[in-house]
Amino acid sequence: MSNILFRCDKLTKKFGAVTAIDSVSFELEDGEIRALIGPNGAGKTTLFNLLTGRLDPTAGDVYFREESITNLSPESIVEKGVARSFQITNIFNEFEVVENVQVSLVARDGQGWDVLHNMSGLKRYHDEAMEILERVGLDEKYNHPAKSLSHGEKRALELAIVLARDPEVLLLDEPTAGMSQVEIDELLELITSLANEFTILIVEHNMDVVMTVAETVMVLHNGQFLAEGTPETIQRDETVRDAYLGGEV
Ligand SMILES: Nc1ncnc2c1ncn2[C@@H]1O[C@H](COP(=O)(O)OP(=O)(O)OP(=O)(O)O)[C@@H](O)[C@H]1O
Repeated sequence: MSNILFRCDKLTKKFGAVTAIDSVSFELEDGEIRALIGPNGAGKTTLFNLLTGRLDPTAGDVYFREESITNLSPESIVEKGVARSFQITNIFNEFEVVENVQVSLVARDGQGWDVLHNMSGLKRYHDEAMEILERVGLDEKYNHPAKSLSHGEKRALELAIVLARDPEVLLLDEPTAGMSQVEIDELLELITSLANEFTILIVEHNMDVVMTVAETVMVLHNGQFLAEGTPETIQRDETVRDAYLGGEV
């Protein structure tokens, strides 16, 4: 069996006159930890949206395990094993921490979710949800309302929600945005612990984070594929430096 997890073939997305993704082709192999970087407006979020079905491409195709997922719905793509973090926008703030994970487990099992009728149905997912919370270091706060968590803890809860969907690949969209250095260090430890088990594609602006977690780095610029290589190679790459204002990479 091929060990290629994602394959994009001349993927293109236009928004009117703007070509946000311009004929991008790449492959992501099983078990890789790859960072996707690029200056503001390079097309990183658009590419994530194309990989996860939130946007349909103008042209080109996306394959997951060599099966076309072009134009599939986001939920169908999650069911295939592609999970994406959304910068804590998919947390139910009024729910307890553990309930957030339970809801995700209900969705994994393809059961309808209706807050009014299914609250008691969540209980049978309690133990499994607690195991996931332990992995992300939130088990002691299981019965706290999600809204009481710190920003870093919310990002960890979001990862727990994603893990509950039993994914093969994690797409992490700027996971360290807005975090303190202490929170970043904790999250890095968590991501590193997940790296043995999952393929990870991470959009990240913080180059220290990229250097710490990524095995390979892929650079987008003006919607085009600019470079790919080890973090060290990318840091030395003149075209990459030029693409960033002030050569900050
Ligand atoms: N829904 C949209 N409608 C019109 N233009 C869009 C839309 N989404 C993105 N764009 C444009 O596509 C280009 C790529 O945007 P995108 O958000 O993917 O970049 P990015 O690399 O994620 O940027 P950032 O690092 O600032 O988040 C930009 O020029 C942006 O203005």
